[in-house]
Amino acid sequence: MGKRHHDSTEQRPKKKSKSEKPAKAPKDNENGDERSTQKTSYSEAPALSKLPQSEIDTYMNEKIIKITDPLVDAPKFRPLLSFDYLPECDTALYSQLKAFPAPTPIQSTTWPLLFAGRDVIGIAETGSGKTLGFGLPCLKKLIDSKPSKKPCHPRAVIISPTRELAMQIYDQLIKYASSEKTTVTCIYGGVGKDEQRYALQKAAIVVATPGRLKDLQNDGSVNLSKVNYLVLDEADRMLDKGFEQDIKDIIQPMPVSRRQTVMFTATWPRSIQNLAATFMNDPVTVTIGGDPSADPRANTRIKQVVEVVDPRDKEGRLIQLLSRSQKGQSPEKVLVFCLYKKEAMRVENLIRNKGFKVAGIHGDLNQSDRFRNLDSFKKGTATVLVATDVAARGLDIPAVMLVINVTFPLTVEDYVHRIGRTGRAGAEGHAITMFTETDKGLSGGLINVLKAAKQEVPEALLKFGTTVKKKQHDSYGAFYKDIGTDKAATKITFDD
Ligand SMILES: Nc1ncnc2c1ncn2[C@@H]1O[C@H](COP(=O)(O)OP(=O)(O)OP(=O)(O)O)[C@@H](O)[C@H]1O
Repeated sequence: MGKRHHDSTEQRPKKKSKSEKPAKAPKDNENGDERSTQKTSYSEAPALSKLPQSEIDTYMNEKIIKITDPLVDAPKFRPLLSFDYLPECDTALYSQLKAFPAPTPIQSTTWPLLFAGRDVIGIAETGSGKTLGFGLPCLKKLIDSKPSKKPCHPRAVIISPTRELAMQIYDQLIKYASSEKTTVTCIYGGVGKDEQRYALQKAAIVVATPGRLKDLQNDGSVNLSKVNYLVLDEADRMLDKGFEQDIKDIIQPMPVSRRQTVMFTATWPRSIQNLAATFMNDPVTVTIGGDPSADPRANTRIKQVVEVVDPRDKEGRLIQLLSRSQKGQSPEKVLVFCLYKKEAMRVENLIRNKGFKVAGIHGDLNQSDRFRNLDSFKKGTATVLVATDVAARGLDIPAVMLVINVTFPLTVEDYVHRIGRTGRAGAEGHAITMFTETDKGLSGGLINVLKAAKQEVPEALLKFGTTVKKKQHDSYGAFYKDIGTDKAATKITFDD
């Protein structure tokens, strides 16, 4: 797979001119583009430089931070241990940060690199502030550069695998984007195009799902040739087979020499690492919490319980768990994951018939229902949300106390993302997973995730075997592929 991906390297021109080659030691502004200027634009705050090295070392060790830079042996920049060490910025960009005590480790370590214009792969647990990790440098870069005078020529593109996640990223960014240079718009499928076309005329930053962005690019509503900051959020998913070609098509007009490419995720399977490298220019890899090429890592503040069950007992057990969590004046927010759309509908009806306040989200709903149902769960009008893997990644829903997996996902990576909807931003969380004999091919991977997070491994799960299959499933990751039927997982649709 790696070789094939290497061969199919995207946007690099057939004949590389000198300035277009990925430079080992980038020269200052040699081809007059934004990227070169940005490379040298970060200088460390004097107060940060004065800190004793021991303080930096302690931080790096405690947070288990690993930085791999192909251009230098030792990390070049100190992590921003406090917001006070952020580089100067002449707008109110940083004012919203007051809500937080300090940068999270993924923010503190990737920000200097991103301010300096480097390509970065950032890998950190679910709920650890990755959105602001790539978002703040994006905004700063635009504030520091000349605005684009041409209409429909955005400067930054952030690509996300689902519409809800795109919207969430947009919502976060607009809180910080007070400058005219940082107008943001959100582009996704399932809704009309006209408003999106209009917004694209002035947008400096486009947050988008791939399908709709490609559509609007193809019909000339947006021209991406001026984009110099590209983010693939949930990068392993964006580089998965289902999206790979769309991404290649979208970024075709943005030469790798001119754009800064940023990939963030909580899981970084080996299978896509070579492919990722072909999209980037000497990327620095920053990992928080352990080796990225090992098994996927769950957030360690989530208590994970795996129950090996007979498939026929699942629904009874689900209702039992919900009865416990939904009793009293303030029922807990519970996210229930199913694998199939039909299964999700059935389970939602079952829960509703038992009298619980439930909403659903899956690919068969129209977009306004998807947004409305998610919103009612966020607000607590519905305290149970039944979802397919369309809600597995990225969604930051306040106070989800419990995740219940009624059917195990197609990959262990998806499992890590699903349970990551709880225990966010330093909170504790709880996940209960029903595992059946049908899922036994994934027992080895799951056992490793449990062990790495120091969770109990039930005997019944161990009996299914500890071998980790190299390739877990053909359709790696079900989350953007909303699966149609429980019999044959063949009808696959994509968020656009
Ligand atoms: N420095 C910070 N300190 C505390 N909380 C923060 C900080 N930065 C961001 N947050 C909050 O942490 C929560 C999780 O952030 P975010 O959604 O960016 O996580 P993530 O790492 O992208 O998660 P996922 O892997 O699930 O996509 C958000 O509510 C966000 O506002």
